[in-house]
Amino acid sequence: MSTPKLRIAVQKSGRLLDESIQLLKECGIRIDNGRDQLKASARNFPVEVLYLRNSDIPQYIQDGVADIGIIGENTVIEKNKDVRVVQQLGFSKCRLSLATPKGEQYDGPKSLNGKRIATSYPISLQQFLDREGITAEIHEISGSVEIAPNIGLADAICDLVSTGSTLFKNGLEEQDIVLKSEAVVAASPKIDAERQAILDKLLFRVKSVLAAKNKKYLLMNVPTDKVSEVTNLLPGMRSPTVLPLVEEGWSSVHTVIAEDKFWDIIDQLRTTGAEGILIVPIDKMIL
Ligand SMILES: Nc1ncnc2c1ncn2[C@@H]1O[C@H](COP(=O)(O)OP(=O)(O)OP(=O)(O)O)[C@@H](O)[C@H]1O
Ligand SMILES: O=P(O)(O)OC[C@H]1O[C@H](OP(=O)(O)OP(=O)(O)O)[C@H](O)[C@@H]1O
Ligand SMILES: [Mg+2]
Repeated sequence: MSTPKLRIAVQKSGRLLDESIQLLKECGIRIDNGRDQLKASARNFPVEVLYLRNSDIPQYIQDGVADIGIIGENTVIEKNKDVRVVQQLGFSKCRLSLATPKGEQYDGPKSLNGKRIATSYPISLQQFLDREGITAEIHEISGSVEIAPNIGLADAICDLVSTGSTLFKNGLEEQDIVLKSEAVVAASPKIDAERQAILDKLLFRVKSVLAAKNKKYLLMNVPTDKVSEVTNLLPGMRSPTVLPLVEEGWSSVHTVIAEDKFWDIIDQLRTTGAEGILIVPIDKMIL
C-alpha cells in the first residue's frame, strides 16, 4: 500500500498563489511539477498540491477531496462550508468593506436602508445587514465591483480593500468594515488520522516559519558596566545572552527582538553605549 499524502489545495492563479508556494518552500517542501499539471507532489514530504480556483476550495475541503487549503478567511466565511480554520498565515491581509460615492452623505450602516449594494460577497454582506437590522437590495456581480455606482448599477458597494487605491480611483469612500481577512489554512472535517499526523508536522513547520518572520537576531557590543542597563531595555525570548569580548571591559549582548520593537529602543541602546549593532534575519524559530 502506498503511504498517504496530505492533499493541499492552493489557488491556481491569483493573489494567494505565490505566497502559498513560498510558504511551503520555507517549510522545506520542494514541489516537483509546475502548476500546468494542476496536481504536483513533493519529493521530500508526503504532500500533494492541487491547484484550484480559490472560490471552489472550501467545497473541495468540505467533501474531503482536499485535506487542507490555503485560502482567504473571507472565502471561508462567504462559502459557509464545513471547514475548520487551523492556522492564520498573516499574508493577503484585506478587509471586506462598504463604500459609497465620495461626498455623499453617510451616517453609518442605516444610510444603506432601501439602497442597492453591489458585491461579490452576498452572504457576508447579508449577514452584516441582518446584524445591523438593515434591508437593502444586494446585486451580486463577480468582479469590477467598484465600477457599479458609476454606471448606475448600485448606490454602494461591498468589496475587498487593502490599500484603498481601487476605491480612490473609482471615486468611492470606504465607510464600514464588514469583516477582516488574511490567508489561512483550512482543514477538512473528513481528514483521517494518518493525514492529520502529516498536517500536524506541517503546521509545526508553518508556525516556526511564521514566528521568525517579524523577529530579528540582535547583536551588539556593550561596555560591561552598562550590560544590565542595556538588557533592561531588551524584551528577549527568555533572557539575552551576554558573552565577554577579548577586549577588557566589553561584552557582546545577543537577543531576539520583534523588528518593530527594535526601532523603538535603538536610540536608547546607543545612548547607553551600545556599539557595532547588528540586526540579522532569522530563518526559522522553533518554539
Ligand atoms: N487587494 C487585496 N489585497 C490583499 N488581499 C486580497 C486582495 N484582494 C483579494 N485578496 C485576498 O486574496 C484572495 C484571492 O483573491 P483573487 O483576486 O486572487 O482571487 P478571486 O478572484 O477571489 O478567486 P478565484 O481564484 O476563484 O478566481 C481573496 O479571497 C482575498 O482573501
Ligand atoms: O485596495 P486595493 O489595494 O486597491 O485592492 C482592492 C482590489 O483588489 C481586489 O481586486 P483584484 O485586484 O484581486 O482583482 P479581481 O477583481 O480581478 O480579483 C479587490 O476586489 C479590489 O478591487
Ligand atoms: Mg481579486
